[in-house]
Amino acid sequence: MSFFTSPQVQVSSKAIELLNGVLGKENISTAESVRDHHSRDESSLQAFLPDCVVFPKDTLQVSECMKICYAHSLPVIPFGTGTGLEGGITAVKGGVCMDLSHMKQILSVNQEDFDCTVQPGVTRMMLNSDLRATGLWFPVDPGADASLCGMAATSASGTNAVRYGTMRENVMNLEVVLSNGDVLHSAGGGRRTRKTAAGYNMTNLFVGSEGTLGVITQATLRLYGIPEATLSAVCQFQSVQSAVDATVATLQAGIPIARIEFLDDVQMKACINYSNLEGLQELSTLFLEFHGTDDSVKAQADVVGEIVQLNEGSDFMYATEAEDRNKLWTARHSAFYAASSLRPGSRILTTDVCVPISELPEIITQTKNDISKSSLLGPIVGHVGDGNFHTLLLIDPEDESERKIAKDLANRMAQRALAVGGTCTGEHGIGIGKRHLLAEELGQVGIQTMRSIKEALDPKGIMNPGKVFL
Ligand SMILES: Cc1cc2c(cc1C)N(C[C@H](O)[C@H](O)[C@H](O)COP(=O)(O)OP(=O)(O)OC[C@H]1O[C@@H](n3cnc4c(N)ncnc43)[C@H](O)[C@@H]1O)c1[nH]c(=O)[nH]c(=O)c1N2
Ligand SMILES: CC(C)C(=O)C(=O)O
Ligand SMILES: [Mn+2]
Repeated sequence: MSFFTSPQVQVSSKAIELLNGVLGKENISTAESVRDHHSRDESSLQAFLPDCVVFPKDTLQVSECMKICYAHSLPVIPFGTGTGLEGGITAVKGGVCMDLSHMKQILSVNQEDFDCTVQPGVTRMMLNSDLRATGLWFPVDPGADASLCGMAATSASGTNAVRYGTMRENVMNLEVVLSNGDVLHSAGGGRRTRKTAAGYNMTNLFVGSEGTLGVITQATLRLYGIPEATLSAVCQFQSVQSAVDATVATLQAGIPIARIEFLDDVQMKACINYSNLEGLQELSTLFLEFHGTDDSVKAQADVVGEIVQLNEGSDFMYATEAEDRNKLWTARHSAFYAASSLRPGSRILTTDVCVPISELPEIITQTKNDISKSSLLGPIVGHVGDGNFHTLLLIDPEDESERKIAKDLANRMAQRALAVGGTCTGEHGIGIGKRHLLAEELGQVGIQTMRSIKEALDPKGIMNPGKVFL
């Protein structure tokens, strides 16, 4: 992997001195190792070094830093935990990487109202471990232990979204420091209602904004009761089509399934070896989970079991004990790393299309055929309950021809999704690699409207430049 230093902007010693004044010398770094750590996310995309990394400790410091960067026209790249998959934190124009990990307070938990407010350094696992004693949890689950504000910034979802929604449905209010240092509360200061009709939905403007409109310094989130009973199960199929047909039939039957995840035969091969899954074969597979009372989870599982039988699937293998459930879901969450282990030394180009669920069987089958005609290995894994799936295209990062084959596959997949009313990204965002697809997906008026919003909120174009827009 090659590295680039700032191609356009250099942070002057004067600006560094001013940032030092706000943060103290120990909370700003120009060290190569620190800049290197902040130059790339978990994707296979090119790394770009920021000129310096700052570690503010509160909203006031974020605001003071933004005022300096605004005055000096310096790019600012907000950084959560760096688990993104679309190059969102790479400093393509150099500038200041703002690492928010020192702001890690859970500011409030309102048990009676089922909500909480967190700072940007709080990760989803930190929150859920803190909440355990209250009987509440935050269900949005991208697998990686991402920061909750980073998850808001990318509009993340994951395995539980089919039942509990994505970040879009679960963020109630955001505190955002704008490019000029002003502090905005997207739903008004202190507001935490389940619904509002008060003007424009500014909260959802920032959900999915990928650091291009401001720095999220607080998020107020919806919480849920930990279900009384949880039942997980696995079943296997002889074809992709029958596994996905069973998924669509389950959703159409209105079962309130909590998780329904598809893994194709190639992904299963990877997971069986990587996570030691015994008793499972290299076949199209569904991992399922039901939430409710003891009786209701059994009733749901019975109905889905019948649907699976009708689609020629295997009997359910149940995971009832917490230890077995953890093993199953850890294997699912490790799918990305399991895939990579199929080809040591490879990196992954990840795709993320999402389509109306009735279109899912056709597009997954077409995609699988397309991959098998190429020279690449590309396991498929997906949140099929949302119509969302990923191909994990394994490439040699030094081989440009392989990268091109993978990009072409990804583009064809996106074109197929767009043609049937789908999107190029269900959950990972646009970052740098999908900007051309965004323009196509939204059309000219759509992209121009987005640009107008960007220009109004970030007139100097300093917020995470080079992302989202071409
Ligand atoms: C193994 C594995 C598996 C998955 C995933 C990753 C990995 C490594 N992901 C992707 C990833 O976890 C997800 O994009 C997170 O929401 C990113 O959160 P970070 O805190 O790491 O943001 P990160 O630091 O990576 O930043 C991502 C983007 O958000 C911006 N940003 C971060 N914090 C911000 C803040 N406070 N204010 C403003 N902008 C900010 C950044 O500038 C950047 O553009 C995922 N995702 C998903 O939705 N579903 C999934 O199933 C998975 N699965
Ligand atoms: C493939 C990874 C990145 C993912 O989103 C998932 O496991 O769902
Ligand atoms: Mn995913």
